[in-house]
Amino acid sequence: MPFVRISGTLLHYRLTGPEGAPPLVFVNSLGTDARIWDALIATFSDRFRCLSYDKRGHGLSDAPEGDYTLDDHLNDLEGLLDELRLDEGTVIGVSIGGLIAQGLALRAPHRVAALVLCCTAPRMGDAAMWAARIETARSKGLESMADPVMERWFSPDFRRHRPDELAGWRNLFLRTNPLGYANTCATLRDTDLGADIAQIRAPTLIVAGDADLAAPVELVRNCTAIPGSRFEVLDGIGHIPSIEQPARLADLIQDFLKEADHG
Ligand SMILES: O=C(O)CC1=CCC(=O)O1
Repeated sequence: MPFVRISGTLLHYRLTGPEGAPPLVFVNSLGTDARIWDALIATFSDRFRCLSYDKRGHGLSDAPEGDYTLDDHLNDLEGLLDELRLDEGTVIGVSIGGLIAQGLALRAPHRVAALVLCCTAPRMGDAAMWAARIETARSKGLESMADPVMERWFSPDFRRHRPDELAGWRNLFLRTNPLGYANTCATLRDTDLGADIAQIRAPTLIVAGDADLAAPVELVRNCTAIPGSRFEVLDGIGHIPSIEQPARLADLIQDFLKEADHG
C-alpha cells in the first residue's frame, strides 16, 4: 500500500526500483507533489531504489492543521524511511524539499549518503513575504497566486513552448490544499539553516537554474557553505529542473554519484 501513517499523519509515497539497490529519496517543493520527479525517477529506477512522497499538506498526504515546523517534515521523512527500512540514501530535494534535505543531513547524518540540492538555499525569502502568502492562501485560496507562481517555477521558454505541460502543472498547484500550502509556507518563514550547514559532511551537489525567479543563482550559491560541495548552474531553466530538463539534471546527478562512489 503506498500510504503510511507517521505519528497520525497519512503520507502518500511511491517506491520503485530493485529491492536492496542504493536508495534515492526525492523531496518535493511547495505547491507540488511527488509527480514532479516522475521523469527523473524513470531514468534511475532500473538501478536505484527510488522513494518519492507527497510531503504533508500536499498531494494525497494529510494536511494537518497548524503551522508546520522543519522538525514536523523531518519526523515525517525519518518515519517514512524507518517504515520502509531505508537506513541511508542519497537525498534529492528541490526548494523547500532541499531545505528538508539539508535539515535531515544535520539531524541524522548517518541517513544521508549524499545530498542533491536543487534550487534551494539554507534560508528562502523573508518573514514578511511568507506572512503575506500565508494570509492570501488562508483567506482567498491559491487562484490569485497561480500565474505569478508559474512565472517563478518555469522559464519563459518553457511557458512559451510547452503550454499543455504548463496548464497541467498549474492544475497541480491549484489543487493543492490551501491550508496545507499556508502551513508549509510557515516552515519557510521560520527556517534558517545558514549558521548550521557548514557542519554537513555528506558529499553535496548543488544545482541552480539561471532562469529561476524563486531561488536565483546567487541565493542558491549560499548552499556552497557546505564543505566540498559542487555547484552547477543549468542555463535556461527555472525552479523545477526535474520538470523542465530531467535529462540534464539526471546527467549531473549520475556524474556526481559516480564521483561520490554511490552510483
Ligand atoms: O515561490 C514559489 O512558489 C516557489 C517555491 C518557494 C519555496 C518552494 O518550495 O517553492
